Amino acid sequence: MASNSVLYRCSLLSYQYTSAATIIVGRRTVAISGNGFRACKPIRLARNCCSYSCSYPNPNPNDSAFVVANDEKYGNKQNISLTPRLYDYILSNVREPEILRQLREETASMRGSQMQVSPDQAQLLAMLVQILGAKRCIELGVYTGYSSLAVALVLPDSACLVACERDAKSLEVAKKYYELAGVSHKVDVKHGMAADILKSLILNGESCSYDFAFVDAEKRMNQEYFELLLQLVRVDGVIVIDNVLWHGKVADPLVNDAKTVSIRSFNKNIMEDPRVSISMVSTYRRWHDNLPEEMTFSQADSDFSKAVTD
Ligand SMILES: C[S@@+](CC[C@H](N)C(=O)[O-])C[C@H]1O[C@@H](n2cnc3c(N)ncnc32)[C@H](O)[C@@H]1O
Repeated sequence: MASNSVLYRCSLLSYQYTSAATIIVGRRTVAISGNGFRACKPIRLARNCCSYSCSYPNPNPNDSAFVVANDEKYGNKQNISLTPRLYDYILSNVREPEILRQLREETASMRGSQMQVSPDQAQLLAMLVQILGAKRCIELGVYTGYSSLAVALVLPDSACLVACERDAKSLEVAKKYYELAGVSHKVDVKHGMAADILKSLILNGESCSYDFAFVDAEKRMNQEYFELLLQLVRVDGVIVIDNVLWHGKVADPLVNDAKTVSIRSFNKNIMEDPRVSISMVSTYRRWHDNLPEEMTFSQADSDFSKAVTD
């Protein structure tokens, strides 16, 4: 929505607590999303030697949602965890187009498949694009094309999505699915480094001409992507940034690796940035069926973070 999101990866409705994305609105509208706190976070954190845990450990992480916050600090609202069963329920309420299902299944056997946004996240991205009436969109970090195809499918025929990806091999899969879905004419595939492509769009006189952007590439470049996108996206447009919670690490003061520090710093900058309105939204990325049995929800997510450390 990762990660990480208008409310892009969100079922704002169903997940309000569980994962995170931020929507920023102001002169421009920017949405930041990301993967958030997971149902089994205590297990992952234990394995990763992190410091915090939920206040109400779940006796059966696979089945029962548990209360993670329920006091005055949270307005006496009862926030519950997301469990695999609950997440399956959410997924069973996603209208995933058949072509996206096929792409998801083909990608599942590929290296890095866990990087793909989940069906509910893609549905949210598509809905944001529709609400916005977007005609010109940008995606940074295409991989095999799941999120970009979800967006392209809802764009009108005259619209355009600039899809930026540095990895030629995964782009081949994306292009194949744009063809199969009959949306190739709407997707302008750019093979290269995302920041360079954005700079070339600006030099090409395309400032303020985009309605929507989804950022899902190199996390440490988010600040630079954001500044470039502020030039390219029109006032009242939307920018969605994935993985702003970085699998919960941003909230842990004991986690200070370069990527976490960078994302934490970016989130702080956005929070203080008067140019935009914001909303951070929690979402979840699906684990993969081929993970070892002992791996949990959040361990799968932890692996995702490694996979995108590129
Ligand atoms: C998280 S994946 C994108 C997933 C995709 N949005 C989807 O839903 O399937 C991140 C992608 O960004 C690409 N990437 C990373 N750094 C990049 C850069 N500097 N420029 C362009 N692409 C980059 C990676 O090759 C990878 O395919």
